[in-house]
Amino acid sequence: MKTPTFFQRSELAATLWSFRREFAIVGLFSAVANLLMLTPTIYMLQVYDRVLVSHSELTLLAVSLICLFLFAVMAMSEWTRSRLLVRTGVRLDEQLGTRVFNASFEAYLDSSGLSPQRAFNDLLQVRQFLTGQGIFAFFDAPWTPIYIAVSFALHPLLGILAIVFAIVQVGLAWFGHRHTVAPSEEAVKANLEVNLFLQGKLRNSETLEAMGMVRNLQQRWRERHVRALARQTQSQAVSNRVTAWSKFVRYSQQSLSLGAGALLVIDGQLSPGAMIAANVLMNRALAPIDMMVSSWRSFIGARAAFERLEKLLGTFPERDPALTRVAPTGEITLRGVEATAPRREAPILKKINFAIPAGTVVAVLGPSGSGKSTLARTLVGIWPDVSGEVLLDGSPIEGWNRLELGPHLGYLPQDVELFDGTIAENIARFSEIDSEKVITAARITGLHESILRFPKGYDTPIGEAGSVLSGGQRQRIALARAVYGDPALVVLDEPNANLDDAGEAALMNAVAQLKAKGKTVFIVSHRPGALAVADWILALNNGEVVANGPRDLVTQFARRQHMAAQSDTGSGPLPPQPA
Ligand SMILES: Nc1ncnc2c1ncn2[C@@H]1O[C@H](COP(=O)(O)OP(=O)(O)OP(=O)(O)O)[C@@H](O)[C@H]1O
Repeated sequence: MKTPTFFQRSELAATLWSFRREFAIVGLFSAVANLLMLTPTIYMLQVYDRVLVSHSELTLLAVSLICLFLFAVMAMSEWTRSRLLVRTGVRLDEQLGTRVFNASFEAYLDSSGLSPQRAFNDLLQVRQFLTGQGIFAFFDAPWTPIYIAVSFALHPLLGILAIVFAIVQVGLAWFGHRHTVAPSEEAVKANLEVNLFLQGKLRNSETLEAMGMVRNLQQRWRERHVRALARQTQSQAVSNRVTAWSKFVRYSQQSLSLGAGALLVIDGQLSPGAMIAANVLMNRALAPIDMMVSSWRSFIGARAAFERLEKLLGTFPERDPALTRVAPTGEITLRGVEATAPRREAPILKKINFAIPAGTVVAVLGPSGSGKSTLARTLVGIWPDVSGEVLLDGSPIEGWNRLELGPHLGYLPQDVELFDGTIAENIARFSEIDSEKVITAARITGLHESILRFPKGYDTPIGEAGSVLSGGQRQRIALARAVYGDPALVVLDEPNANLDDAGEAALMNAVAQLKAKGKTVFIVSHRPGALAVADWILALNNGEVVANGPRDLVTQFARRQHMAAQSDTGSGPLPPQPA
């Protein structure tokens, strides 16, 4: 079967198309259920116009039994289609959940303005719509013309009346759509903004409390909250108005159709049975439209969510899982690398070139704001806007499958982030725990003994973001996580910021051990200790490389420069010295 154009437009649409069989079966059961909804009409016609006229109890019994049987089939069909849709929803979630997770994670890294928190809500909204009551309205809607045609068959006046009411209902739905779509979209956006604002601030609640900043932030929260509330109220008001009108139309239609039927009976153009049957039929004919009006909001929400998800998945396509490579050795080459950031004119890193053989320990030096952290993130391939080439063992780092590359990389960011779980889980990067590797990593970083002093040792839960640990402990666990499994390339961004002397010694020991194992280590640091273990020095200033070479050569050169400068200008601070 040829795929319709709509389903070719995106990965998400194509995934929905893959469920066509399920939806076709749902359509089939809907057809059966809808067809059988004519049962009460036909039953009434039989009772009023046949049984009551003939006074035949046997006929009554027969039609009643047939009617009951058909009702049972109808109920079964409805139940089956609901069940099928629930299962389809679960499968849809299974197919898309991981994709959405990965794409939203990449979106977050990329700071592309796509809100990753929203992605799961969007998926939920699409799933709930496709597998909930809303979708039934779409399956049942095509039956409206059939019911109207039957009304016509009973009497043209009844048919015309049904058409008039259907038009009024559709008009209401259209009005509702026109007037609710924009405010409800804005309300959702504004609500999300409030939630993000709160989440961000609650994370820093201690700072807020300590410095009495709560009241100031309260004011900002209020402004956002009031804006969100206004949008919500606006969209709710239109929606309530539409619902009220819709109710009015529905009740009017029920009574007027009976009244019109009665008029036709008085005129002798219709039997009393047909009058009652037509009334029931017309209610049935307009029910899907009624349902569409009431589920319009969720349809609009689901459609917007669908489009957002399409954009997210389109921007971050699935990476090729078949790209298996041999493990890297840790040789790093940068050619003409420039790193930029949105809303920033000058690049943060400017035309960086260097080549570091595997097994080298590189100390990255430079004043604050010179681009050291940006370089660290560029090296591990997570800086979003990079031009030029960052090559790991000669291959562009962005070409690697991240899942595959992950175990070969160790990264300790400046702001250490641990996750809710045990110490062992955090060190093992939440992969399957290899106790031996966990202990090795902990020993390298000098953590093993102190971990054993915790009541549950390696199984101690560290709390949300490592809240039960001290700053130094957090940093050392993050260091152990970075060296877990002996990765080929380890990038440590200010690893000694929170360490005492013992911690610093453990860190240098860890770097020395990695070096002994032939691993490449970049260590961004302000402290001279890093120079002691380094083979190579890379100094940055204002995003440019100002020194790049073997440690001893660079330090000698720096010392000579410093001495020359001193003889010109008097005393000044010493350059970093090897310990
Ligand atoms: N996401 C970003 N968007 C815009 N500019 C950024 C971003 N991240 C960093 N910068 C800018 O890039 C420059 C270099 O920052 P970077 O954090 O790399 O410096 P650093 O040398 O590591 O500083 P420090 O030693 O203080 O950590 C700074 O001027 C900073 O303002």
